Amino acid sequence: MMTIPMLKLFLDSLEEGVLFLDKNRKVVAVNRAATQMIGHEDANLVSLLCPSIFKGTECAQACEKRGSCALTPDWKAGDITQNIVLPRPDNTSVFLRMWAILLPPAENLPLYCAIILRDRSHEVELEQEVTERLQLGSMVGHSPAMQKLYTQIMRAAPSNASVLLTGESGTGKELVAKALHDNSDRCKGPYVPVHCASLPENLLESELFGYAKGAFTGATLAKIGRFEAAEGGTLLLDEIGEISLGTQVKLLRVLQEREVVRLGENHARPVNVRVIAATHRNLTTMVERGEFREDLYYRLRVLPLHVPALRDRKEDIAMLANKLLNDLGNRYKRDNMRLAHETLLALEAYDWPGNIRQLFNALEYAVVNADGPNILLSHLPPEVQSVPQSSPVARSPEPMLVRQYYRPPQQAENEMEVIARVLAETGGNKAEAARRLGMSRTSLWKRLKQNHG
Ligand SMILES: Nc1ncnc2c1ncn2[C@@H]1O[C@H](COP(=O)(O)OP(=O)(O)OP(=O)(O)O)[C@@H](O)[C@H]1O
Repeated sequence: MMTIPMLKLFLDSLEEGVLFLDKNRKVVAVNRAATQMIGHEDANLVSLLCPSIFKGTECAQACEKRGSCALTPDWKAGDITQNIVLPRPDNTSVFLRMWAILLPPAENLPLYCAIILRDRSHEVELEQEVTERLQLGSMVGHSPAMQKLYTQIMRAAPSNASVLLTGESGTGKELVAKALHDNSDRCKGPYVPVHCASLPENLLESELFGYAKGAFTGATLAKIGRFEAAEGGTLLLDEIGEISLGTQVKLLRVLQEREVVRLGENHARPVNVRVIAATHRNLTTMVERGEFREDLYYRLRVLPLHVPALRDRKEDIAMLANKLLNDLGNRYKRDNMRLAHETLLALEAYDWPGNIRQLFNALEYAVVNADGPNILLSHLPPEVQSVPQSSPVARSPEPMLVRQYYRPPQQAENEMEVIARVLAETGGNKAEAARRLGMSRTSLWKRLKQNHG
């Protein structure tokens, strides 16, 4: 027969946390692992109500609704496990898996059930690593810089706060804006992009805010502006650095008041629009020079996002070039277009001041110049060809097959064949295989998982 101190010793030696509850869901006893996971001293946990310990989590909410422990197995439903994220008193949080065991009634003991907790933070970390993204929306890229950007986009998307997108011309700011919209609650609403640089001041204002019939010569009909057109959705103000100081004042008013006044009218209309502004210019310098209003700058850059230049993420060039080549192949009705090895080296060695737009143009130039499906070095524009081709991107023994791994689905098995061969060469050492293949361990892991279920 086990004594109480023996039992306590045993429970404290477990990796799983255990909370013993009475019928009223009050904590009667806890073990050491549970107090560590929850982040309280055990003395503070005993006699607390279980839902108050897990306050705010899905489990506590279900428990409040049901009026009894939502984890206690129901003979109809079987065992119930719940994954929760528990905020701790020290402002950290922990990922827990919880389930309960009903305890048989015991004389003189007010026990009803035991809640078991397993810390799955490490598991979640691994899951997150494995879900390294190769693309988000229409954006492709697997570099650390793009991983960081994807995370920032996914964090910023659900918010209604204004976003200021900065980055050189051609880096993909418009694609980022679209990804923000598509991953927000506003995704069913309209996405309205406005190119502020392409319109003169008065036209831009009538375009943004709309106008009443007869507001100016030629305004034969009333017209709603882009703010109103984006109601319930997202408005992208592209090239925001190009708008005049006069328009800046009007824009600031709309953002502050959340209402627009159409030109030629004097009553305001409320608007519910999320604003994303984008620019390749340095707005801080423009503010210092008095060319951009500081108040508007701060109103726009509540969530600043920087899109990295292509030369700072050269690991993405192979993947991007293959994606763009595939698009061009569709456009020009040319099948199986592929880059020769030295063509890829030249693309990776070049600095791309015009970023992805320039890469696309260079590939289009090459597609037009090439007779067959192979894009040779000589098909590239002269400025790209003339750079010495010592690519700064990690080399691999199978450069063409694996490093071109953005492939149409029907060709995907080639990649797995190469992976299998390199894995055999390394005696199954995944870290070494990933290094030789020029991909991260998580990318390799992800592919193996996808292909072997
Ligand atoms: N990560 C990416 N993956 C695939 N295509 C991309 C990516 N980034 C940009 N592109 C393509 O490159 C081109 C330029 O992108 P975009 O127009 O979004 O750049 P931008 O930063 O808004 O440029 P600008 O400041 O000149 O307006 C587009 O054709 C876009 O589809």
